[in-house]
Amino acid sequence: MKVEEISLKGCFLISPSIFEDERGVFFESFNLGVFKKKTGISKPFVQDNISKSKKGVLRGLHFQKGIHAQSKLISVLKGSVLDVCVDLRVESATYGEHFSVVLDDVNCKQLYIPGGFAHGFLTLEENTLFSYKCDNFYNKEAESGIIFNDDTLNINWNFPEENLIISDKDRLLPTFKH
Ligand SMILES: Cc1cn([C@H]2C[C@H](O)[C@@H](COP(=O)(O)OP(=O)(O)O[C@H]3O[C@H](C)C(=O)[C@H](O)[C@H]3O)O2)c(=O)[nH]c1=O
Repeated sequence: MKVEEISLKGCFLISPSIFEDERGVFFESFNLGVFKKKTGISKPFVQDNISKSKKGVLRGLHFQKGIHAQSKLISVLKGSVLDVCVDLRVESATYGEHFSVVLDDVNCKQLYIPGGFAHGFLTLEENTLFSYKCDNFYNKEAESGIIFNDDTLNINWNFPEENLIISDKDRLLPTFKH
């Protein structure tokens, strides 16, 4: 397993060791000992989420506020997504900056995002199965977000906006406030 910290401090791109043979592939999708050793993160995950989406679905940008902030370990079980995280840690040197990466069921890469980030993804294939571990429980009252096409964040989703499938809730998310 290769673990590399990306430009946004505290975020890690994880490339599992994939074992391929005539039957298909095998890889360890999570190993607490390796994860702790390679990231230095020891806070346990407490909730697993799965969403299944059509192609062109954009979920996000979401985050939970304050003590309910969630760190997430993100995987794509089937299909492909453009995954995006935005640094909202006001003390961070990369405050307001974002990172995007394609995660899919071929590269099997995973993205770890610490609390203090907004997160969203765009599905690039039909019936994409998205799975992520969270280190804090869902708290509806603490939910917040930023509109996906915020001018300041200037995220290139590289997908025709008119073809996006977005929830009414996400279409009403506020802009990024410095
Ligand atoms: C997130 C969540 C949602 N729900 C319920 C609330 C709604 O009735 C329903 C759908 O929720 P929502 O539309 O917020 O689902 P997503 O748009 O996939 O939200 C997620 O997608 C972005 C990309 C994320 O990173 C967040 O973890 C999360 O906000 O599931 C729960 O019961 N538990 C949960 O943990």
